[in-house]
Amino acid sequence: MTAKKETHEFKTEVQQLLNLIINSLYSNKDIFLRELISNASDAIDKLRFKSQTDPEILGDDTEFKIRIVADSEKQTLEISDNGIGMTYDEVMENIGTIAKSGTAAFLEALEQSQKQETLTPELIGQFGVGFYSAFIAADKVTLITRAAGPEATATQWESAGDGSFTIEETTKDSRGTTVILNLKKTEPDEKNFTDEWVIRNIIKTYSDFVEYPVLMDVEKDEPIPEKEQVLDKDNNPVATTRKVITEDTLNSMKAIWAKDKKEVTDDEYKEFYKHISHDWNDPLTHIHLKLEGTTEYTMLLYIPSKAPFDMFQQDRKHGIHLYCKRVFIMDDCKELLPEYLRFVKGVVDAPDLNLNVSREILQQDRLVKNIRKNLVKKVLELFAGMEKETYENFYNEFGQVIKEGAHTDWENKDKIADLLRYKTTKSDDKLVSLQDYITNMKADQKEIYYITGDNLSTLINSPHLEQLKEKDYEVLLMTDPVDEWVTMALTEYKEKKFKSAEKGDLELDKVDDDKKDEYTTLFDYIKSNLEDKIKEVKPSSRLKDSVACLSGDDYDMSAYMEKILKASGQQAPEVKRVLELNVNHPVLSKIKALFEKDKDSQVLKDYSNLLLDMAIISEGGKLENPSQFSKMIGDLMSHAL
Ligand SMILES: Nc1ncnc2c1ncn2[C@@H]1O[C@H](COP(=O)(O)OP(=O)(O)OP(=O)(O)O)[C@@H](O)[C@H]1O
Repeated sequence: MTAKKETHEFKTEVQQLLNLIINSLYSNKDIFLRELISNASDAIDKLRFKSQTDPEILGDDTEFKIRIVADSEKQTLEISDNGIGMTYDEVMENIGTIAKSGTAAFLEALEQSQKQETLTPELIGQFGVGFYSAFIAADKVTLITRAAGPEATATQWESAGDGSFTIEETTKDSRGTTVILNLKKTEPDEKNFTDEWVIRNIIKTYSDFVEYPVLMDVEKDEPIPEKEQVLDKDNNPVATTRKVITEDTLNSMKAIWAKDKKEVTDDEYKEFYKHISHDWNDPLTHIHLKLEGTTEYTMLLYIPSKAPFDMFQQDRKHGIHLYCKRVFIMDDCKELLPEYLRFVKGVVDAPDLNLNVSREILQQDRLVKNIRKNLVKKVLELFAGMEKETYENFYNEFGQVIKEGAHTDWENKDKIADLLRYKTTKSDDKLVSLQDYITNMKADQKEIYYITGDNLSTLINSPHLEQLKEKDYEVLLMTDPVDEWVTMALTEYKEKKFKSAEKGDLELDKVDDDKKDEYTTLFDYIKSNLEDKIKEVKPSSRLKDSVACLSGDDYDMSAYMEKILKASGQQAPEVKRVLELNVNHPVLSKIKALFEKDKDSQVLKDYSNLLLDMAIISEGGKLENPSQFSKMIGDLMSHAL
């Protein structure tokens, strides 16, 4: 810690983000106040949570509040709270130097979309710019903060948003944070953020339901009592009212989840969502229910319209805030919804919970387990009941996460299976449900066929599907890595088994036994040439036009799974695959003729390798020795031409 004033550079990503905010949100200025009030409210939430186990921490400052002071002459606006505050180190960590994890990736995505000219405030909103939004309205921001606790010292942070900030120790009488904005000059037709009615309006619109009073000193006309009135020469009062300064509460503080559904407007639902989620986009939909009976609770849950940028990051927060009789207990309540529903935001108010509940106790709590079970049920029902178009939008954003549930939530596996959608060989790029797939199955088709891989067009053209296409059987095209786990977990749907198009025996057309026998010695020979690379060479029942493909046994790992494990740096067990050859292809009968003429021909060895390479390429795999492959093709072409 240090007493002197230090100047630091903003982390590059933070400065980039700041410039982006200032440049793209100038027409959306009001939201800076919402963000700062949300931060103040979060800081009080945190303190309140801490005070449940450490009541001393509040001292005699027990009335939580947020205060706004506007000075129209100096053109400054102050937002103060008596929340948890920050230590010097926390200010260093939270503001300016360390960018949130994922910022760089997010900025890269933004830059990409900027190129496509689709940069919108909504896109930035997804990231949640929080504190930095102050610079939309201010050309200098000063933050003075003191952490809760008797020993704490105060810290002052200041910046003009131009690449650097100063930080120093200071003094502050009480705990909490004050943010002082030196407002930018406004044009005559622009809003002045020191104007009482401008502030009132913004707070009413965005922060009405904040649980703590947002207070401001306002000037009011008060009637002058008769005996205090000054009279003029005609005995008439000079004035009947006088200006007084009184403290006014600008928000209603009504917990909207506790209200009757009919009393809440659509806009109120939306604004509350934005307050708790820090997302600027409207939610896709919400569910507001009061459950009575043995497990009593109220829930107001929202489904975002866009996936958050950090959906797949380890340190992302969950979206549920837990309350007990409208008193905030905790945010980021992971215990109430499983991981695969981590994108759901909202509030759960459980009146029977113990207010002093800790996270550790929550995990064991029977009531919490019951609530969780109910929430999952309601949320899955909400998904299932969505209109087709809304559901497709939802699935495009969150389908990948929902799939995680197929192998983690055994209890709801069937319901999750109902929610899955896939493109297929027949769907023309549209998503199809498993139910639709089954309805459209051919009369003689017994199983649900699928193939996994990372590239849709490689999959759709895969040689593994030739016979299936010939039979006019539909095949699910699974291109998410998580689909590998889905297929492991879901072995069947509505009594129809899942069957990989690249594994096991497809049991379509049996290869003629005589023909099989004709090829046995040649196949043994090819196998001996490729001994260390494959486990078997066999006639294929999958292929129609292609010469070769690779397959696995029913319980072998798929090629895609092996690729995923390798890409994530994990040790994939070495699984040799089966080289399947099309005995009806003219190339094979020619190789066979050559083999019967001269078993020692060097070219037969080359052809064995070539057949394997062709099989690898056709499924989008990587050759071990691509230059040898192209040399062999070159030789073949020069002979053929
Ligand atoms: N009034 C405050 N009191 C205490 N800590 C604060 C306050 N304002 C900001 N902070 C701290 O600074 C951090 C960064 O704030 P910022 O508003 O940039 O992001 P955030 O609130 O974490 O998330 P979001 O970007 O979604 O708003 C907060 O997480 C909090 O720890």
